[in-house]
Amino acid sequence: MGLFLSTFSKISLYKIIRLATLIDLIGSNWVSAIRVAIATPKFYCEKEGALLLPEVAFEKVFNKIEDAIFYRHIVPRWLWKLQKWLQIGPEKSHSESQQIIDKFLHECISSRLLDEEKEKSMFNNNKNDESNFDMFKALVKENGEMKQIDYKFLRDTAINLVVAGRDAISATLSWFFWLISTHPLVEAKILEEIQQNFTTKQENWATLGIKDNLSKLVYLHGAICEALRLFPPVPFEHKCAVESDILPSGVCVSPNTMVYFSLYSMGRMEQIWGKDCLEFKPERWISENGSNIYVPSYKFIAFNAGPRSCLRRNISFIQMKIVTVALLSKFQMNLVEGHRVCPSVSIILHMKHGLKVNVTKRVN
Ligand code: HEM
Repeated sequence: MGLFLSTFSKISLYKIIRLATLIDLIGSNWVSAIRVAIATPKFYCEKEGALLLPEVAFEKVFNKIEDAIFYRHIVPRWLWKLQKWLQIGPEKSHSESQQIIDKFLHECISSRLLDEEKEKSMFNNNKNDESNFDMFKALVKENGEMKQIDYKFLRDTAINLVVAGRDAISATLSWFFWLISTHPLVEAKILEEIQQNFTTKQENWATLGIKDNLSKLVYLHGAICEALRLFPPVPFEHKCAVESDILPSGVCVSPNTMVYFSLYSMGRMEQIWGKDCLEFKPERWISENGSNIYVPSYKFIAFNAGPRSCLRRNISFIQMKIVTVALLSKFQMNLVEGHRVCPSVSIILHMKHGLKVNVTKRVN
């Protein structure tokens, strides 16, 4: 990643982060989920450059799907259903993109099923190697015998994980880096905290006892929460009432009513966050004794709340902290003058034009 950064001095930070999180994922255990979806061996075993290929190719395909899903939120249901039936407009490109992804996943899953069969016959069904366990194997185990595996179930699980995990972290980190670049005092405090807790120059994160050290980064945690509060990557959501219900506000909701709520607005409401709700203040998340304040998910809604909340909340924080420590401790990022930063209109709160920065090596 260092090479990548120093080779280009003016690049989109979004792209660095996408690459950084991806490379990081490849090295950690929870990549098993992603392996099911995007990683035949050639993707995760080869050197960094190879990782970019499926990413770039899929960027466009996923963007089309995102556009179509957003469109479904703003037009009446009958209209997009009709367009889907006629195969016109955004629904047409949605179906085409879906087919590309299906084909790709079909190849990945088939090759994994073959590998599993080979492994099974080699080890005569007796091998119980925990170190080699991944999401695919977990699903196989859950479903019993390999032959009973439902391809559609594997495909849908894979696509669910890819879509859920693909952009949230990189979008959050883009806003985060923009916020700290425009708040130099916050950046200085984060750097100080990193320097106090990561004295080693060692670069192998796996051997650093990273989790313990990361949990000491209280101020960084607060800053990331602030970025998520002000720029939640999932900016709005909807729920549908199964039965009639009454909202806490007293509003009656009848069955099948779609209720939209804006996570973006909730993060900026004075009645929830106080008078300084529009300010970027990591201190908000730190108690008097210096630890992080617990804020209930129904208030800090970026990961949603209740039974359908994000399954990867904790690991996402770890990832975002690792990327921040890796980037900030080595590189100084200055915003490119005149570059316009604004959100895109989408189901994910991307930066419309990305975040352009000048990257220079940090002199300690
Ligand atoms: C900053 C990072 C992230 C944020 C803010 C975030 C936010 C959310 C939100 C708001 C939901 C609820 C969506 C809905 O109800 O429609 C959700 C669900 C989910 N997220 Fe995340 N997410 C993040 C990262 C990830 C990552 C890295 C993964 C891993 C692949 C992931 C996996 C999931 C899954 C599987 C669900 C569906 C849970 C369910 O429906 O029961 N998320 N996330």
